[in-house]
Amino acid sequence: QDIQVQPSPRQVNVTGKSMAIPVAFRLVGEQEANPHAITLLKQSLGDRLGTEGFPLYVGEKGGRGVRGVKRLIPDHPEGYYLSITDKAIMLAGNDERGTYYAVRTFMQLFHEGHLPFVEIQDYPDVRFRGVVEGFYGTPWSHEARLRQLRFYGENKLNTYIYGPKDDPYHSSPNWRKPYPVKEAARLAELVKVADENEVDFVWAIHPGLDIRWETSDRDSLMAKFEHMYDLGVRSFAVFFDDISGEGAKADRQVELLNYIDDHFVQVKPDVTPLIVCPTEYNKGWVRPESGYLATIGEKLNPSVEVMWTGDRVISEITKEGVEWIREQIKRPSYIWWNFPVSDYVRDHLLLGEVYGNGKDIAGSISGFVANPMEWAEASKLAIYCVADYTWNMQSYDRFRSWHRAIRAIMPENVEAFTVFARHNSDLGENVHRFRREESVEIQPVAERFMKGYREGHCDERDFLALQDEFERVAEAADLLLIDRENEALIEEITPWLHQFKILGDAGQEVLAMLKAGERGDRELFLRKYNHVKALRKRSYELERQFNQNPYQPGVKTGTTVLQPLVLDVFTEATERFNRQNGTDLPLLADYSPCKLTTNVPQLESLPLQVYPNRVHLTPLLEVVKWPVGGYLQLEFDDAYRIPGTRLNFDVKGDLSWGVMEVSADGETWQTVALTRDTRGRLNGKWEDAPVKFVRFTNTGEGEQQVYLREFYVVFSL
Ligand SMILES: CC(=O)N[C@H]1CNC[C@@H](O)[C@@H](O)[C@@H]1O
Repeated sequence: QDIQVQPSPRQVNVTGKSMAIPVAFRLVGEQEANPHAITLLKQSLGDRLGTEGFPLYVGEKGGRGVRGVKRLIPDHPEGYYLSITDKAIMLAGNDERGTYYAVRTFMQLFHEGHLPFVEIQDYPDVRFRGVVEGFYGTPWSHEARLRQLRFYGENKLNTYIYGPKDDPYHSSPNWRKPYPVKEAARLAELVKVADENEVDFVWAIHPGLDIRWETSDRDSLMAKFEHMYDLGVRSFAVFFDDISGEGAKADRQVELLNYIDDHFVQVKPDVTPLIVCPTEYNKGWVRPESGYLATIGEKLNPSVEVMWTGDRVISEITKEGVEWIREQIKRPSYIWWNFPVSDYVRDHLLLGEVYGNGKDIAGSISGFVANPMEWAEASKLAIYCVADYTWNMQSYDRFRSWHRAIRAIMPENVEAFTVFARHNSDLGENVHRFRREESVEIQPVAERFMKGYREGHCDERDFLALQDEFERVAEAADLLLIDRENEALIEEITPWLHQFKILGDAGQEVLAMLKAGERGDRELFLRKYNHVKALRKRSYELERQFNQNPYQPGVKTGTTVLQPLVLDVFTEATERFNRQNGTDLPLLADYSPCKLTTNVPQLESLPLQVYPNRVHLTPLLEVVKWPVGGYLQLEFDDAYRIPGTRLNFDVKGDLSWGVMEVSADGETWQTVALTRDTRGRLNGKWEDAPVKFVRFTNTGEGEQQVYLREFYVVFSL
């Protein structure tokens, strides 16, 4: 029968039919085998496991229980050999974790009261596999982390890196301080549960924002690591990402890292290799003249793992890319994959397939950890697929894995969750220009239908397909809103489910509008028109009410295909109705009164948040390199007064290198006086003649490195 094991095993030989599950198993090897493997066996077999019954051998290579199959066990870290015959069951690990994984696989073979006769030889492609909780935003809760660690145990992920940017004891200002008692106890519990699930709990520190290259700070960091060691942590990381200034110096960083390696990691008997996230952590930021990577490659102890996000901050990982960085750092890179992280598109859920990474990169990387969304349960879709991909790249199938992930996470509502995830996977426009496929199946139907409708004919088959899809959207939202099998997940995505329901209803109603228009049924058309306007208003109200944050507030769903389709059909049908009836029904306002132009590379595709009287630039999480002459300009569709403007680059000292100006025609410019407030933000206003342009320029002598924390302009007629 079709053996379904997650992640997909390397070598599976079905050696016969199957047998009824024995009523009792005689366990052999309990004393020597990995105790977590034994615990797992006992949990799953319960009182069937004893000293009488069908022989079940378990243990590591060299153990008495698995002596006979020594040469069949793959000689790879975490490898295992599993066999089920009518004589005995063998679960043999190449090491302790391998035994644990053999048990994890064994538990997935029970099927309708039977066990298949099968022989499996298996081991992972990538040495370190898992998740780095490394995003900006609300850190995961303690309960969410506990659920994650158990999920990693089920999916053979062996690494969880604790590095939430907004934990003040991981980063500034308290990285030097020990955790308060309550937090310390929680971390100790996480370490314990990680251990039970054969997951390395890696504690990361992010000192670069304010580290001083003196022994006092070095000692503070060592003391903090000792504090974490006392809590049970045996794996450590130092993150130097998203910093500038003193903390970004390669030789200083290397000196500190080698000191930690020599005086902590190498002297403790049971600490795994140190991991570092460099400041130049993607190829787009590498400046050969800085020699940063060369310093890392030549001077950093070879046992230290070096993280890498790929050719850009958010990017697909390619063989060419990992071979390039391997040359620079003189070791395989440890991939920090920035997906499904959404801290730069916080109004979107990223529930789509995991794809785009090479299947031929295993030879040049030592690790692959995914940076997830702040929505822990929703992130499991991608994490499940990453587990499959990093365990066995060659057999990875993006679609099969994604479907299995949905079945694993929402077994009672597979169809509904599939519909929901299908239309919540793209990011929309974003500063990293990273996009994902969305609504793939219905997209060609929508495109063809809209083209036809604009040309004057309405294809009935496509119309019905679209109507059916919007019905499914509405149904899926309601089914998931009442789902009780995974309440933590439903709680996370509820705002998006409400938005999804509105989308489903609006889709059906704009199609009904179209039909009423075609039939000349004015009364029905107006009813549907008013209903869609009401749905639109409810959608805006949801946007203002849920998921409020200073970056991308609100709740977006179906933004790549379904929402534009609703808007297109509404606009076309209303314009037609207005022409036919001499009416002037307003359309749905979706224009923007303001557009951004800039020559600062990192700001080129920065989305704007436009409100009725304010336009915000989306804040950036990373350091922005602002060249001399670099400018950022807002052009409005009309002349406005500027009762207020604010910028915050989070830099010390004054901003003498920059100037804020306004203009009515884009030719002659006037300077706007800026005053610094108590929180270091610069405020200005322009109350003379209305203007169409506002710009900020680096008129100084050199490149500036700033954080674009806040930049907005209030405008009024
Ligand atoms: C190494 C890295 O990507 N660091 C940052 C900055 N880049 C991506 C962001 O979305 C963050 O989540 C992330 O923590």
